[in-house]
Amino acid sequence: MHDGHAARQVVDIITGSWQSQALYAAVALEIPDHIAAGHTTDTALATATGSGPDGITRLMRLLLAMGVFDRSPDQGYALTPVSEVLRADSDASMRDMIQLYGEEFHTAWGAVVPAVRTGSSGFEHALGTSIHAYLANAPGAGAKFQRAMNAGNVFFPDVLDAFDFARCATVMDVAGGSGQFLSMVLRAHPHLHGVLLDLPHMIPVARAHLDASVGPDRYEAVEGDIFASVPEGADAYLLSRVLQDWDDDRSVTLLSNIRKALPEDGRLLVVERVIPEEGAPELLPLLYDLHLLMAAGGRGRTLDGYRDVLTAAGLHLESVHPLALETTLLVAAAA
Ligand SMILES: C[S@@+](CC[C@H](N)C(=O)[O-])C[C@H]1O[C@@H](n2cnc3c(N)ncnc32)[C@H](O)[C@@H]1O
Repeated sequence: MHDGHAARQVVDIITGSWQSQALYAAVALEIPDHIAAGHTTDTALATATGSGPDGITRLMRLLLAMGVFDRSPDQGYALTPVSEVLRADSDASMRDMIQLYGEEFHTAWGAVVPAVRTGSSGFEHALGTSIHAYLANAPGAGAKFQRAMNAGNVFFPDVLDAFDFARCATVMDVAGGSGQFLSMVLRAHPHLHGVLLDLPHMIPVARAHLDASVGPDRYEAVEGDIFASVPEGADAYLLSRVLQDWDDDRSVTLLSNIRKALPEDGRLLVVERVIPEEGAPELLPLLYDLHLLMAAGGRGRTLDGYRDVLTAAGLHLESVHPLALETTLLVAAAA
């Protein structure tokens, strides 16, 4: 009996990745969009996706059971709340995240054993290039990656409740990616001016988003290397999902550059997942910690781990605020 439970647990763990790949197939074949457009039978979906009807029937049978789609005898397939957020035209579409996780990151996880053995990036083992070089050079990869990051952004609005931007005049988003975080802060606080700093290939992506969401007068987008220097001139610096990509030495270098730019009464807002105490119920920070090893060779940190790199850069961890999706806001000031 006991062994039966253990075997069942193992099978459930093994088949978990099949569920995510089935979801990936649905997105890659644009099934949510086809259903929304009225293709609600296996035959219609097979034609719309250019697939054989047998494969579609079997895929849809699983996805129905997983709650991704619904079906009624007279209307055929319908979307559920899960597949609604997989549509290309949904405001909160998660399809880019599923594509990246089902393609490049799935391949990277294939190198989990050498990555664990060597403590270096699974992506590099599997694809023969660092994720940073890949994003800078592969056509469309940087934008695809950032759209996937945007899909996981549900915790950004919580930052507005946790930190009072009213006392700030200029906010700089360091390695700000596509500018989603910065635009959310600027929209919530019309008195603020924004600066986004990132590598050259991300600047056009950020400009397109910021021009459309807040207009060109409210921000500057600056090309730069966070390991060389960070510009002065802001009283709040944002650093979201950046330390996760770098080891302690590189993290201290970039935090020291922010410290040099930070005014004495300024604040640094770090958004990351914090690895909980052993035995805590949260699994996401632990899953993402290993995923970061697969992706960039990066890492999650415990609260002490974040405190250590901040302290080494001349910063002081002032307060800690839980956000959605087991993410945390760390507010730091000059030590
Ligand atoms: C994981 S993304 C996070 C983006 C954004 N902060 C967010 O939370 O959505 C990491 C960002 O770091 C940027 N980056 C990596 N190396 C950099 C460097 N040396 N200088 C400036 N930006 C860099 C990447 O281009 C990317 O936009």
